[in-house]
Formats: sequence, structure tokens, C-alpha cells
Amino acid sequence: MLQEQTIQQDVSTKENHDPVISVRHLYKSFGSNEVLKDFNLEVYKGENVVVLGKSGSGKSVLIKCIIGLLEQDAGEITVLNDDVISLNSKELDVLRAKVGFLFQSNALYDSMTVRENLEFPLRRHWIKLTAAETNDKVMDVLTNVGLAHTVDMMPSELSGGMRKRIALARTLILDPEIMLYDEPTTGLDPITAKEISELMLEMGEKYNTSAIIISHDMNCIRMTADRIVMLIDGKCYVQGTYRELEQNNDPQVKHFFEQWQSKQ
Ligand SMILES: Nc1ncnc2c1ncn2[C@@H]1O[C@H](COP(=O)(O)OP(=O)(O)OP(=O)(O)O)[C@@H](O)[C@H]1O
Repeated sequence: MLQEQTIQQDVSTKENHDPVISVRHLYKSFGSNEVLKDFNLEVYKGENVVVLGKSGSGKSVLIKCIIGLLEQDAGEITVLNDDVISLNSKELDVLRAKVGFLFQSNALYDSMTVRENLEFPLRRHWIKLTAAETNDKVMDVLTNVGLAHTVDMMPSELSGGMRKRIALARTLILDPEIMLYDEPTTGLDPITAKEISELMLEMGEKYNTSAIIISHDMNCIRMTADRIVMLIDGKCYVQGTYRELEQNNDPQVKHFFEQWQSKQ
């Protein structure tokens, strides 16, 4: 009995500590442009990790490697225990249904209503539901992002913040385990940006997701990051909480925070 309990404890401890995303010794170049050079990152269940780095440092390349849109030159990427590079296109599709990707552009279809935009990923991933079940799912996720009343509207009738919420709802409708956010607040005014950051946190708890967030918006970073990873010269240069990095005396880290504070 005691042995069984010990084994069960070991399993649950391992589950809590196994990363949902693991990137090890990642290398990616384009010709002579060495973008990622021995980059390492682990994201754990329920964690929000911000990847911070200057423009062109390789943040988007990293995200694209994680979801198999780009193939790495060397290194290992494991997402929800799948070795991404070894997946065929069907298996990648299955994995991508569990990994929500919120594009900077929102990528909503302008010719479709909000309802049709939200139904699209269900059809795309062959999720078989009755009309009533589909409607329930659409209304449920729209209610969660506070926009149930927009169901029959066109994206062009919505504000930038509302479109961002709809794009988030469209990702959440598949009940993802992981969210990848690419500049979620870029182009929004500060108040709307704050609302979107709050919504990201709220939805993360509601849907029990882990997330990688790429952002230059220090308010969003401060609000959402459990941990920040600084990508400099293709590597994870330093990582820590917002407070830890804010107090870090390394010149490159200090430079980042000083630049931001000077813009306030
Ligand atoms: N498909 C590609 N072919 C060639 N070079 C590429 C490709 N994708 C990205 N790069 C290069 O990789 C580098 C990193 O680009 P990436 O888009 O990841 O930067 P980033 O950190 O996301 O920048 P930003 O903050 O401006 O979005 C850049 O030099 C870019 O030109």
C-alpha cells in the first residue's frame, strides 16, 4: 500500500514538473544569418512565459519552429510530449489543434460573420458537432470574451480591441492546452491593451492553458509574465520574473528596462 502511494506521488510530481514545451539546443539559420544559436527553453503547465528580445532577434522564428512551420537545423523541440520534427502533416494538424496561435494580425476572415469565423476552426479540424452543440460552443466562447452580442456582425463592424477578442475566442474554441501570443497588444490604445492583457490572464485560468507570449509592451509583460526569457544573440541570455530582471545589473538587461522607462 505504502509502495503504491509512493508510486502515485511520484507520478503526480512528475506530471506537475514535466514541461509542456521543451526546446533544447535549438539552432536555426537562414544562409549566413544565424538566428537561433543553442537556444533553450522550457514551459511548464499553467505558466505564462514571455520571450523578450529586440526586433529581428528571432522570436517569431522560435514560435514557428515550435509549431512546425519552420524546421530547425539542429536541436530538439518537444510539445505536449511530441517531438515536433518527427510528426507527419496529419500528426502536426492534431498537435496544432491543441496549440492556439493568436497572430498579431488577428487573421479573421473579413467576408465571414463572427459566428462563421468561430465555426471555421471546428470544421478545419473535423470536429463533429450537431448544429446545437456548435451554437453552444460559439456562444460560450463569445460570452467568455464578453462579446456574445457580436455573433452576427462582420469583423469590419468591430473595433481593434473587439477583433482581438474575437481572434482569441476563435483560438479558444478548440480548448487549446497551449497558447502562443504574437504581439497581442500591438496597435491597441493603452486602455484596450490593458483589457486584452487582463483577458489573456483570465482566459488562461479558465481554459487552464500554458502560454508563450511575444511582446514589446512592457505593461502587458509585467501583467502576464510568470517568467521572462531574454533572447539575445540567439540564446536565452537571462531569465527570471519581471521584478528579478528589473533589478538585474547586467548592462544589456538594464538597457532594455531603461529604454522602456524612458518612454513612460
Ligand atoms: N523565412 C525566412 N527566410 C529568411 N530569413 C528569415 C525568415 N524568417 C525570419 N528570417 C530572419 O530571421 C531573423 C529573425 O526574424 P524574426 O521574425 O524571428 O524576428 P523577431 O524577433 O520576431 O522580430 P520582430 O520583433 O520585429 O517581430 C531576421 O533577421 C529575419 O530576417
